[in-house]
Amino acid sequence: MAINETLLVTPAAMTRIDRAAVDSGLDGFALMQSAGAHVAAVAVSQFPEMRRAVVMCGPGNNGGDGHVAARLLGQSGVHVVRYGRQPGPGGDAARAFDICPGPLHPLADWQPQAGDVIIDALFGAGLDRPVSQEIAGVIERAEESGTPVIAVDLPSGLSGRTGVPTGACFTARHTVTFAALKPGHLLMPGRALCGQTHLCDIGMPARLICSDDPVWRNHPGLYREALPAASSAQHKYSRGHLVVFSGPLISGGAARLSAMAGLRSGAGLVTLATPPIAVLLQATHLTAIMQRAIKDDADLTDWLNDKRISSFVIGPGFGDLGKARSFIRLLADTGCPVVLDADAITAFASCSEKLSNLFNDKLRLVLTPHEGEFRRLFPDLADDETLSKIDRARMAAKQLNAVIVYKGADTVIAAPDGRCAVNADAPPWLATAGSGDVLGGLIGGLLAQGMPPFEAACAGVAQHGEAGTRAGANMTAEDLVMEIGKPA
Ligand SMILES: NC(=O)C1=CN([C@@H]2O[C@H](COP(=O)(O)OP(=O)(O)OC[C@H]3O[C@@H](n4cnc5c(N)ncnc54)[C@H](O)[C@@H]3O)[C@@H](O)[C@H]2O)[C@@H](O)CC1
Ligand SMILES: Nc1ncnc2c1ncn2[C@@H]1O[C@H](COP(=O)(O)OP(=O)(O)O)[C@@H](O)[C@H]1O
Ligand SMILES: [K+]
Repeated sequence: MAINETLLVTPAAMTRIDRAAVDSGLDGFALMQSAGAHVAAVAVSQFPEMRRAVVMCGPGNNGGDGHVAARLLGQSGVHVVRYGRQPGPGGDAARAFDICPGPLHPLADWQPQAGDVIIDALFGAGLDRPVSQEIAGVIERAEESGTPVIAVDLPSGLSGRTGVPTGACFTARHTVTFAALKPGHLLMPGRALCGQTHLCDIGMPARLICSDDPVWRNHPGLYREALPAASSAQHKYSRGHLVVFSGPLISGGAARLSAMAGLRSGAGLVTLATPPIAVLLQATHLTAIMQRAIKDDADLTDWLNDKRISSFVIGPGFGDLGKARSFIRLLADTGCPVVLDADAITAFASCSEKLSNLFNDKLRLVLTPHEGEFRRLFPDLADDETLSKIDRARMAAKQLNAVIVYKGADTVIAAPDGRCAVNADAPPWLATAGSGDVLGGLIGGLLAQGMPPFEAACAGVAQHGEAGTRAGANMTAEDLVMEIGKPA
């Protein structure tokens, strides 16, 4: 018996898991009993002031969970009213319906009353189309009346695969789900629509909670073994040398943030490659970070003969898109890992194929686009509404032979071989100017220390979020960078 806290299971895979459980001799009805009991427990513990449990039941097993919860709440003295549709004969849901006393009213009859708490057991993993007008009307009434909603498995109307509603959708205060989270519990806006998600053990055996195409919640197990280890035999060059490219006079701050993040991530040395006109200005701001004046391709080519350089970050505040493209071509020839952020991503807007030709050897390219930058590079993927953010990141990763860090409140990290993680633990105040520059430098610093790209990206995104949590609300990117590398 178990839950899997790190695996994300699509609704289709969860249906297969449910079937495998029953095929292997488990009692599906017992699982449903346990699911319904968890829902009832959340209802009484979270809403002790509840006057009426309004249990809305759909025609499938999600509705079955609702009938179980209704029966148990009734037994514990809660006033229960049930609405919805009777399940078809024969299955577990029909059995749950049969043993639940009391009438089942048509859904449209519900009129909100003070003290109502809705238990939304209309659709869960089985949702495959927009909800009906009748249900949309009930959702609207719930919203207008401010009636709190506890969703069973998923708020009805939300796709568990994409995290995007298929039409009208409940906004839940709590969501009670079973065995493993679905992508829709973490991807936006799904995560917000779920409210607080409770992952409950209903007795599904651990061996069955698996997937042949796994997507993970970002967690240390994905990168812990690849983290750089401190050793007394090290010298600064063996800890890695990160190079960050600075923009012109007016926009040098972004590169400084990246450089500082790289240094604080543990890289032995960080050099800012600066246009000659900006060297003096940068020098007034830098102490531990070194500088090298780089005017053009010739300067860069000459410097790249230094084999002690380990990784590059280019893009934050870089400005000149043409120059970015020609520098990136030169960086590609070094065989070193490269992080492209901001202007270096925009430089390949609608010509991403030029990028894929440059880095088609081993995996050593990391891109860190936010929503807008992703769209600039991959307009077709961004516009395809059948795809989830996970699908988009994975397809982009394959196209470019790169690790894609598709940023946001639900950052998705994808590798070309299909490895994929969703980071949902970063605080919202990371949405501040310069925070992305810090992330780029942090990943670049981990790459300089020899971490493989997917692991470096997962670790960088996690450490970025942890640093943000330590820095606290209203932090600036300067505060954020100073939290990197501190103990958790
Ligand atoms: N089978 C099991 O072992 C367990 C299943 N559980 C519950 O079972 C749920 C999945 O059950 P089901 O596969 O029966 O699926 P649902 O109960 O989510 O949906 C039932 C059916 O509704 C129809 N439908 C989908 N979208 C619709 C729409 N917009 N309008 C009208 N009809 C629509 C579909 O044909 C679908 O098969 C989970 O979400 C979970 O709550 C839990 O009881 C735990 C154990
Ligand atoms: N609501 C949010 N919750 C958590 N993290 C967020 C949220 N919004 C943005 N972020 C994170 O903040 C960073 C912002 O990066 P970016 O958009 O490139 O900003 P900038 O260019 O100003 O540095 C990214 O790491 C992103 O994942
Ligand atoms: K539901």
